[in-house]
Amino acid sequence: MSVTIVVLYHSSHGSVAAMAHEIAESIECQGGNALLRTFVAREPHDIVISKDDLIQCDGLAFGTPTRFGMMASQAKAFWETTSDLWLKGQLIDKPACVFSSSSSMHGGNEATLLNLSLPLLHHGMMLMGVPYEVPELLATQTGGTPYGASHVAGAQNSARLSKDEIKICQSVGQRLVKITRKLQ
Ligand SMILES: Cc1cc2nc3c(=O)[nH]c(=O)nc-3n(C[C@H](O)[C@H](O)[C@H](O)COP(=O)(O)O)c2cc1C
Repeated sequence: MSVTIVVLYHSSHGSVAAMAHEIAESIECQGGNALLRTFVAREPHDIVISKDDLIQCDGLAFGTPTRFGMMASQAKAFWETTSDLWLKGQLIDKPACVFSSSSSMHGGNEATLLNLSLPLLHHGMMLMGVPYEVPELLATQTGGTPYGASHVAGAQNSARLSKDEIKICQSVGQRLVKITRKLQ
């Protein structure tokens, strides 16, 4: 069964974009259709999210950098335009997950994952974390949490995604497709 998952993200230095691409690739590997979307056009290939994208998708992965322990303002500004969708309940029961990148290990990425979850819960989406059956969740020395995939980019934003962080991103994409199919 064909499922369409929107992978919606903001990224200034490339870390969250790299996570979004890992998640999108794993969705496609499972036979799903991944739509990469951003909040603002920063790169020539960026496609900016529309409310129709959200209404028509079967599931959502949503990520931004950690900004003082919260989501990036670009994402907050977008969600504040979605009251009409909320009034009509147009996102209710769609499965969703969140992901984030931070400079430092304990710099608030878990708080940001919870913060990213809030608008999705208000919209009635079905929030998915990362279960501990994903072995990399226990093994990781950097990012990866039960609340969602994460990455620790370092003070200069120079750290690439670790093998464990990549596996956790991939598990998120795979599980989104699996659960979305079950719900259809
Ligand atoms: C305004 C601002 C606030 C930030 N706040 C935090 C923070 O609270 N904790 C942290 O570890 N990193 C913080 N950072 C660093 C970003 O989270 C980090 O650069 C992130 O990995 C960038 O993701 P990107 O490469 O996708 O842009 C902040 C950066 C900016 C610009």
